[in-house]
Amino acid sequence: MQSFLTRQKRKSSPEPVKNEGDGDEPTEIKLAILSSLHPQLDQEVLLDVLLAHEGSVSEASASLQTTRALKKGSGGVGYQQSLRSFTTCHGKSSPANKKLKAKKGSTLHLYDPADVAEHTPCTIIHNLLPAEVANDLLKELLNEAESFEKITFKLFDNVVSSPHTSGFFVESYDEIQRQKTDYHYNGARLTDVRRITPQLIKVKPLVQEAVNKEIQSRIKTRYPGGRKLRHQSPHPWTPNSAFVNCYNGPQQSVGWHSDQLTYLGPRAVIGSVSLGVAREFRVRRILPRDGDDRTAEDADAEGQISIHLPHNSLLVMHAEMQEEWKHCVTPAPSIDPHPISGNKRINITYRDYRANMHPRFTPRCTCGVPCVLRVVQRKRENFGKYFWMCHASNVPGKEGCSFFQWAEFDEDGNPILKGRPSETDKIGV
Ligand SMILES: O=C(O)CCC(=O)C(=O)O
Ligand SMILES: [Fe+2]
Repeated sequence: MQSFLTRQKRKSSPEPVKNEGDGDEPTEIKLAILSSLHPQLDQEVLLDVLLAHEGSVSEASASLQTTRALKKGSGGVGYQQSLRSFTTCHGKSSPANKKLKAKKGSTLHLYDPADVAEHTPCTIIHNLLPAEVANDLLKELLNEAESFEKITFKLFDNVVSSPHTSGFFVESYDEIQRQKTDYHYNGARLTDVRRITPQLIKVKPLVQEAVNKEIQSRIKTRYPGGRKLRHQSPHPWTPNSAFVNCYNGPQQSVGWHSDQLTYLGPRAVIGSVSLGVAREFRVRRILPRDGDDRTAEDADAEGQISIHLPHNSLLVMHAEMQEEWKHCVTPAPSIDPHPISGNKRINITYRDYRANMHPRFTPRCTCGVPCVLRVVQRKRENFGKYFWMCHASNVPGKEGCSFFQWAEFDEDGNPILKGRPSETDKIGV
């Protein structure tokens, strides 16, 4: 593949080639042809355009000639025009556009908010805050991050630590105490819980307003019948806590995961603000398997989608995200340093901890620890069903128990809690 993609220097006055490469050739060959016609363009841009034109090299080439081409910058996170500008020949929201998606083993890079909304369970707002406000928030959190630590947890009998540092912020001293005594994360209590900072307080209503607007517009334009999803809260999203992550340099990252729903409830919405160095946020849809089928390589079966998160952007992870998709921040080959933060990226995820998901109401396992809420993602038979289970075994040196109980929620996501069951029925997870 690489040999096809290594570009020779050619004349940069591409001629449209009718029908060449429009047949069943592999994508690499089509890309190589397109690349030879448009040597000034990046492979990823060419792939986007090719996919947008359903693999037709001639159509892709013709559209590129009428579109201003953008060169890749310094090797950091790049900037690209909207995919919409490459698909104008199909009309507005054409069926062809719907087919545009990442292929197995490949990554579709999205920069334009309309593309992100169309192809992922997220929406993005660029330039969220007045520039000064964003810079002040960044400076304040860089200062906090000086004392952030990596989180350590147990993974398959190994103790590992997160490849970035983080801190957790709540709204009052009482809440700090409650977090330290009542709440559990990976089976253990948090030790570093902090009082929300002045700049985090200042920004919160702006994030809240923007997220609620995005939720309403998502429901109206994307959900069946223009109605909220089953188990999604009908109430306005009201953030009352914030996890802050610091990625110091291109190698710091966070692996593939879905966010924990234990205290947020089902169909949670999360508002994620990015500051400093721009990094790639990747998402992929979870493909459940049948029964015991272990052959399917589901991890990358639909390919990955990369959403580029510049300084001062808000990514809204909508209600369909945590149950059906996974996300990560990949290590970057290189980054563009930010004038204030240098190599660092700060990320804030504002979260709405729900009163009725407080650990005093939710099931405890036999170890006596409030359970973690999880959702079936791997097996098709119970896909999307919620369950409570013990997570004490995530703590280094602890064993945990086999507690398991299906979780029930009403239409609006309120937990329907029956007493504690005495036996486990661990099936179909
Ligand atoms: O840094 C980010 O953009 C995402 C962080 C994240 O996924 C998390 O904190 O759960
Ligand atoms: Fe996350």
